[in-house]
Amino acid sequence: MLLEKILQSIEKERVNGETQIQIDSITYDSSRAKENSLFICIEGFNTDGHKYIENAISKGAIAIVVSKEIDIANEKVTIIKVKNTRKVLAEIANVFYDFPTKKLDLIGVTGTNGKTSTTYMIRNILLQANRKVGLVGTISNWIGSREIDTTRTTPESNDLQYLFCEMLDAGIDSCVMEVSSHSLVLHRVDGSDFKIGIFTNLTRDHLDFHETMENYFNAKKELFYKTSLCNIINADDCHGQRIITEIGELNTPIITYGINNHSTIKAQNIGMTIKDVTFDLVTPKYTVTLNIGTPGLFTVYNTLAACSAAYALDIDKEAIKKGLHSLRSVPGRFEIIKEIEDFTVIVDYAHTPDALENVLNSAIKFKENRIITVMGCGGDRDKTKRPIMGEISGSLSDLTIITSDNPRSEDPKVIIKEIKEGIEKTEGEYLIVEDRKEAIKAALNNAKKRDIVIIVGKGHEKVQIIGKNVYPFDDKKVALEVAREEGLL
Ligand SMILES: CC(=O)N[C@H]1[C@@H](OP(=O)(O)OP(=O)(O)OC[C@H]2O[C@@H](n3ccc(=O)[nH]c3=O)[C@H](O)[C@@H]2O)O[C@H](CO)[C@@H](O)[C@@H]1O[C@H](C)C(=O)N[C@@H](C)C(=O)N[C@H](CCC(=O)O)C(=O)O
Ligand SMILES: Nc1ncnc2c1ncn2[C@@H]1O[C@H](COP(=O)(O)OP(=O)(O)OP(=O)(O)O)[C@@H](O)[C@H]1O
Ligand SMILES: N[C@H](CCC[C@H](N)C(=O)O)C(=O)O
Ligand SMILES: [Mg+2]
Repeated sequence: MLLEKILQSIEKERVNGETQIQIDSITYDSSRAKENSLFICIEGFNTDGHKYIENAISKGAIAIVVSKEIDIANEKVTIIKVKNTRKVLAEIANVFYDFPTKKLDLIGVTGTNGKTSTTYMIRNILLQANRKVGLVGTISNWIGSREIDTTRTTPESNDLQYLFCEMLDAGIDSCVMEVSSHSLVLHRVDGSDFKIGIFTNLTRDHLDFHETMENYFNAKKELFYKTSLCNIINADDCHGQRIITEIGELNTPIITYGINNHSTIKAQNIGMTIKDVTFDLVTPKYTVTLNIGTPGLFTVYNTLAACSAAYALDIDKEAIKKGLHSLRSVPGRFEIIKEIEDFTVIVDYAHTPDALENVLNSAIKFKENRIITVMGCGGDRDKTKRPIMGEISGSLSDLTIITSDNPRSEDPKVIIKEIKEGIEKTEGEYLIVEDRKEAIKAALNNAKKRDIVIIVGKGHEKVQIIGKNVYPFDDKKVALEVAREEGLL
């Protein structure tokens, strides 16, 4: 594409150099620059993209987008100065990939907990309705049945628009994606044309990044200004109620869902076992009985969110029923390790206070003996949640084994100490076993018949990040390995 064409659609302060040049690729990472690339410099949290201009040029970049005054001797390179390079990256990506989301039914899901679970449900329902479906989220990205590894929940804007483009090439017509609060603040989804926006809930998380709950709330709210068909909001969540009021002035219709408060889509006659939930989905047009293979009241909410999207898209109720029934579980979300039979072992991704409370309360409903929880908290992430999660585990478990999650650059002992401060406010028994495999071993060795062991925090994750090292680690595999070593299988 001609640089001139790209520049027509962005807000710029100054352009120095030739604009009638052909751009073959765009990148924000100098190491990915190629012949005829456009390199966009981002001032990051760790380093500054402006430092890597020479590196990008040496790899073939012929145009650079900057937000700072820079001195480049190379006259063959065009310099474009803008105010906000992250914003401009998204604008350029949309133009370069020809606005792919205009050709997709795009559904965005935001909220602290339940995004991944809800997107998996929506994908299964859409597949039953014979749609060709893409998915973008925490576990991986999917183009139909092709799985693509990912490192973050919501990709950077140009990676995202490229992914949408690949989806269109593969014949995808509908895409469901998780929209993280980071992505909304950092302009990763700017220009994406959402048909539907979904709000699950808002509780404490990511205060390292947003600093206040008010900022976190406002970040999430942004999604609902980017939608065209409707916004779907949890009416039982107090922040959901606030969104309903604050986006009331928009022309986009609002569909609400809930169990307690008045809402468009409701759940009635809820029944639960440790393996599943069953309830009547009541909509203005039909009522249908659903069964979902993940327990807990939180699953009812995620299902209501998913069904509200299906309702808005006029999907047949039989497809809804079959789609949900065929999704037996989402990897690492209240996933029972069936091979271990002496007691129940569950792997779950609860890494926020609210998620932990929900998951432990769901387990307590089916408690016949003790609940043993293996938990830690991630390093270089919100520190304020650590004592709170400790207190929740101490109050709701009979035994907590405090261990490491992904300590990243932090000292695992310090993170554990912060969790311990919370647990010590309760009567809950606890052990400290820093090594996660040893902690899982301690839990399984402690467990007796009819106990429930819950290993939380890492869910589907396949690695553990300690310092700068990334080690293979999968809670489910490790639990099975330990069970084998300890003669439990
Ligand atoms: C806080 C945050 O979101 N940071 C993201 C941000 O990093 P950054 O701006 O600090 O980048 P940086 O490392 O300082 O580098 C600045 C620029 O220099 C460039 N660079 C750097 C080195 C080099 O040799 N050449 C070069 O060009 C980088 O490509 C970058 O453009 O932009 C980077 C490029 O897109 C992201 O990789 C990075 O995500 C980091 C890894 C991260 O951990 N993010 C997490 C917190 C995150 O985004 N989480 C959310 C929420 C999860 C959820 O709740 O589900 C998510 O959506 O995943
Ligand atoms: N609606 C919900 N309300 C509260 N907790 C939930 C809900 N749904 C799931 N959970 C809990 O939160 C954990 C994470 O769920 P899920 O992965 O669906 O959320 P997410 O919003 O995608 O999280 P992330 O921000 O890490 O991407 C689950 O393992 C479960 O413990
Ligand atoms: N999406 C979440 C994942 C946290 C998972 C937990 N295992 C951790 O490493 O803190 C985040 O980036 O905060
Ligand atoms: Mg997720």
